[in-house]
Amino acid sequence: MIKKLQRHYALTEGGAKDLVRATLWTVAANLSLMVPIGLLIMVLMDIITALSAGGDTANGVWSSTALAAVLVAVIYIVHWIQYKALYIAVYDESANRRIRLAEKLRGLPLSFFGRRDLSDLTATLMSDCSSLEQAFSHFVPQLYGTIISTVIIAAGMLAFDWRLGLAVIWVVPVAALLVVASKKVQDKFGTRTLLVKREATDSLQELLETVKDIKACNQKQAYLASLERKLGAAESATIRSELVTGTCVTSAQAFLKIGLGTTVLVGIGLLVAGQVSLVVFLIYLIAASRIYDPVKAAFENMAAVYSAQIRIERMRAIEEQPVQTGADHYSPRGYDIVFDHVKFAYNENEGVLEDISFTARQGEVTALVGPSGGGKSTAAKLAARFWDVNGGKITLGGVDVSTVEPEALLTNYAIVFQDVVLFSDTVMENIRLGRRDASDEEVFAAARAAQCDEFVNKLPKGYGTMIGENGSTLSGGERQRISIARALLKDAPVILLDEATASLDVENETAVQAAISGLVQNKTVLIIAHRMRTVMGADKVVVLADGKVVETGAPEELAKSGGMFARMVELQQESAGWSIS
Ligand SMILES: Nc1ncnc2c1ncn2[C@@H]1O[C@H](COP(=O)(O)OP(=O)(O)OP(=O)(O)O)[C@@H](O)[C@H]1O
Repeated sequence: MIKKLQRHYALTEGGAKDLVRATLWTVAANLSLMVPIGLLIMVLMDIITALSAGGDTANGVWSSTALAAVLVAVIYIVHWIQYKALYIAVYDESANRRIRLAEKLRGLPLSFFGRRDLSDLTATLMSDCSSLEQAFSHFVPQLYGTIISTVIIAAGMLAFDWRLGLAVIWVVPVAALLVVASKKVQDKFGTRTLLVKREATDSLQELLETVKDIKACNQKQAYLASLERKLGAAESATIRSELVTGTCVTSAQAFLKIGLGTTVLVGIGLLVAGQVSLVVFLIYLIAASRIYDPVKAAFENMAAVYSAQIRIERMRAIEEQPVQTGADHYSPRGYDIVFDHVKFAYNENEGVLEDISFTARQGEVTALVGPSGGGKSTAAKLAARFWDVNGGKITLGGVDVSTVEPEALLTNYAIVFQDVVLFSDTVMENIRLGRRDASDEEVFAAARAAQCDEFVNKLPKGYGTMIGENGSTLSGGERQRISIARALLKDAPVILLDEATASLDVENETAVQAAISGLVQNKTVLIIAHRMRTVMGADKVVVLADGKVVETGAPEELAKSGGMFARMVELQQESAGWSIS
């Protein structure tokens, strides 16, 4: 059963056990609420016996009062334990669920993130987890607890007097069937609402991220109108979904009221026929007035559980994604990177790399050049196993990179991309990210080599300055230099530089390149650069165009060969003389 619950509700084993425990305590709590009825029966019986025997009806008042006090204490304790079982366990499980999902996301290939919207993933991780937190603290255990306790109470009522029992109970399964039958409709509207709401959230996030560009393109009005449409659609979908759920649930709840009527009718019939006593009839009436309340709440819980199920499906879809696996330890012989007939496509039928073969040797700088969209960045990222190739193989020191666990592989890579990612932390910690155990002195040395020192010292708190979300308070060139310092600090045997110095002015670029040159001794360096002065310093050039290697060789030779590289050099020299007239 634990395994089944785990699968059904995407729980950990501990979470499933806690759910069972919480459900059992909910049963105990519900049953404890019926105990006062038992006490009432006892007191009424005592009074009737005393009246018929002409005795003192006050006899037994003290013992009944003492019993009532004990029962109140028991009810309190049971409810207290139920509360603890529900909430503490649920919040533990919720934290586990978030960590599990985050761990899963860490192991997924980048292709997954290309297919999925990031704000959708954030929503799944945060708001879906919160919704499930609520579902498992309020709805799921209560629902199961109420079903079990209602069955127990119904069995007791049927056993005591099946005719009155039936008169009270028959409405419960019929009303429950109404809610169960409406599941499909509720699911349909619930899923639609979730998707439309996500669309509106995506647009809102996009607006926040691109507000500069929207303003620059004069698209503010158009964008706001589209956002308003999406928010309106989300509102309408929510209202429709609530209406559908509300109609189903309240119809079922209203149907339960008929049970009170049938209890009165059957009870009076049996009373007139002398087949039940007035006390028994009254007790069934009291029970009928109490038993429907938890059932009504259970119907609301059922609707909430259906809605939680939609979110669970989305989480399960993430958890079932195949992760990139491989060996945690590997022993490369040197650090040559070999592309051996590599084929790759981001999307089926849209080949980006077709049969690429070249070698980036250790101790050399290999430059990937070529027209925009030719596949240079893709090739560099494949070398670090950001994706897995579709054909051929890439080896590092003779080891097929697809057989190595990505994080283990990346310990040997220092990577600088053009689109630098910085964290909302101090400059110091952003650089130290390259090597967590680096001393302050080592961080300063890397920063100096990457030409960061001058601008960092002008910041209000120097290296202790917080740099805002993704370094928003720094210029593009400054962000890039921090990223280079990070790579210098990592001092890994393989260095990938994708337009790493593109945002630097000529003076800084020269200085940073000098620092990089000092670092690349005996390392495998793969650079992607459009500036020919950067490329001409490489040992080898690989020209990629339309996903194919069209030329390979030393830059000076290729520059003279009259091919694509020579043409690129020529064009850049011409463009250096251009001016806007
Ligand atoms: N994440 C992605 N998902 C789908 N297609 C992509 C993705 N990244 C790149 N592409 C496509 O793959 C092709 C190669 O892109 P890539 O970035 O490797 O080229 P590039 O040679 O580095 O270009 P540039 O010099 O402009 O940076 C392009 O057609 C691009 O649109």
